[in-house]
Amino acid sequence: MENHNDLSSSSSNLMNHTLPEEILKSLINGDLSLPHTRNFELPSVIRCCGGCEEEHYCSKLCAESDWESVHSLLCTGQSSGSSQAAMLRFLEHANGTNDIFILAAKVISFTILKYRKLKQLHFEGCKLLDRLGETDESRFSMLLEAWKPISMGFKKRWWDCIALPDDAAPCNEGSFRMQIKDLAFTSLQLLKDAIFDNECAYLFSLEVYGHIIGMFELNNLDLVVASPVEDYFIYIDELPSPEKEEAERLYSSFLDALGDEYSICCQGTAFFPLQSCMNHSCAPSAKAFKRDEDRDGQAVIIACRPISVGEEITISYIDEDLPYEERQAQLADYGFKCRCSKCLEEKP
Ligand SMILES: C[S@@+](CC[C@H](N)C(=O)[O-])C[C@H]1O[C@@H](n2cnc3c(N)ncnc32)[C@H](O)[C@@H]1O
Repeated sequence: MENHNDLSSSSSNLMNHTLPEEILKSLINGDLSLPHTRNFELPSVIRCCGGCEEEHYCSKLCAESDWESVHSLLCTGQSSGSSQAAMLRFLEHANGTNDIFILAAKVISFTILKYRKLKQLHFEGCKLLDRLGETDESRFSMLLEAWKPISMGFKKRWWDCIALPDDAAPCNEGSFRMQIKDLAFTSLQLLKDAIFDNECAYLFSLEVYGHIIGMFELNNLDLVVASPVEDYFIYIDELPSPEKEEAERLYSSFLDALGDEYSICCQGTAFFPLQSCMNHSCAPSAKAFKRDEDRDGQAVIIACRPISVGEEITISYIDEDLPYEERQAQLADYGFKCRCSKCLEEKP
């Protein structure tokens, strides 16, 4: 922590220094490297196997697994399983309005691909005659099975649960919610043009789409990954003298050019069926983490104090050390007034 503060105060005084372009080029092509960077080698970046420019992965395994489970229907590359032009129109609309639609499309794609896999497994090796046994009922039960991991998040429609913007008058709430519903309708039409599947038509109803987006509105978990650049400067700061001073001398102009940007973390949004559904408390009993060692896409819940048998496990959605009024203001964005024990105690 101390290292972090040292670095941020030194850099903030030296903002807006720029590096000559030829130095930047030398850094990118490897002709020039900063001291000790051999300890911070970046993993190679794997590109989407469908040929699109949007998705990049840390390993071939991740790329293949995403392709099989989600991306093959949403890819805009040559090997895509959808109409490329229609998918581009969907993405353009989502990027211009709300990228939560892209998450919803991933959920739908995941469910369709899972359904197709279940169906294939079910009928694998069957003779043509046996396939006549494929009924609407059996197809529906396979669709339900494919939908299972998401069903946990099926709670409220997006336009019913989204918080009213600060600058909106309460008397305009009805028209605000109607606008949000119309936006979701437009997005759904564009998605249907790109990946509609008649056997999975249920997934393309506005009711289901609204609930999927509502799930991300209510149950999303922010993921924050510390800046690897910051790690590098912290590493240098902890070197013994005179190595530290020598490295600092060599990198000082680079740090000045980066300014405060050296510590910008990587942020994302995720839905974990268990962690995302936990209630909030300003005196939480646990914290949700995505640790370096959790490489399998999982997040963990770690107790931050002893928890009694039968006691609810809670996490904090905000900085729980803020004063009461500020906590309430931040939680209003989540659409609720906190009723945790700490808030009930501190309520004026
Ligand atoms: C992420 S959900 C968690 C709730 C539920 N367990 C679930 O699975 O969806 C967040 C919603 O739970 C309710 N909630 C969570 N913590 C709360 C608290 N401390 N006080 C009041 N409502 C709370 C609010 O309605 C909030 O919009």
